Amino acid sequence: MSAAAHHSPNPPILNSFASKDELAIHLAEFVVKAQKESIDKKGRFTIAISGGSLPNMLKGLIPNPAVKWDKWQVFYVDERAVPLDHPDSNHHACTTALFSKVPIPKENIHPLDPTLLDDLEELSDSYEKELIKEFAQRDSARFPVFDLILLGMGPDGHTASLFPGHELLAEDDRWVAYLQDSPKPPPKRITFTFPVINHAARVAFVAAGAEKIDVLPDVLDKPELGLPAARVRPTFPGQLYWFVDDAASAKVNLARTPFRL
Ligand SMILES: O=C(O)[C@H](O)[C@@H](O)[C@H](O)[C@H](O)COP(=O)(O)O
Repeated sequence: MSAAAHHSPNPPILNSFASKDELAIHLAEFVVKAQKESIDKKGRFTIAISGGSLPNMLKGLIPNPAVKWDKWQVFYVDERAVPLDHPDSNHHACTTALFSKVPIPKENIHPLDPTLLDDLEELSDSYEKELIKEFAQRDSARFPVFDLILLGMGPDGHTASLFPGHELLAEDDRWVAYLQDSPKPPPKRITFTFPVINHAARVAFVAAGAEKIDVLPDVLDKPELGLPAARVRPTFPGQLYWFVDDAASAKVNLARTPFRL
């Protein structure tokens, strides 16, 4: 196998569902399968979750006897620099939508350190240290390998808190970075960088609703636009998945995108 081929990522696996409810059912099945494989192999399941509409798309995990919550280690792909009980907090959204309804040990969930909200450099450094604790020492693990990273995608093609044209798109050393000018409010956030996202074993986008109808074909079929979501290309053998609904995929040429599940 040529070197180029060796590093070429697998083609994305895309499934489009008739409704958000049907998408949520299949997404839960996918998460349960990923956690089983990870736990069977390593005795734990490392997952990173995005904010926005994603937390409510995980309702298929409530209740779900197949989920071994005590084996989960949960991080946030990005987080707003607000208190943990603030309505803008992704931790607050995930706790309300999911973690308050399932038996996951509190110590298995890794929110940002709310005592550092006034110093974004410290805040992102401290979150990176949380990752280093979970994924061995930085010198041995160049980048953490999450078992699963769940991403959303904005109508502008952003993902995590990585926005079109932003300098953070070029960050290739730090695991966690910060920004103060997020075009999507609130402005102050921390976020995983592309190396972390692209080293995951599995990355799954969840994109639903008509507001994604124009950006989805651009992200799937026009990599030359360089949209942030199109820069998510997991390093081999990582696999990229798309869970979309028919409203979002109406303009996608599904015959072109090789997909299976
Ligand atoms: O903290 C955030 O704002 C999210 O992580 C963000 O990246 C989200 O995933 C996209 O904006 C899509 O949001 P929707 O799924 O709500 O459209």
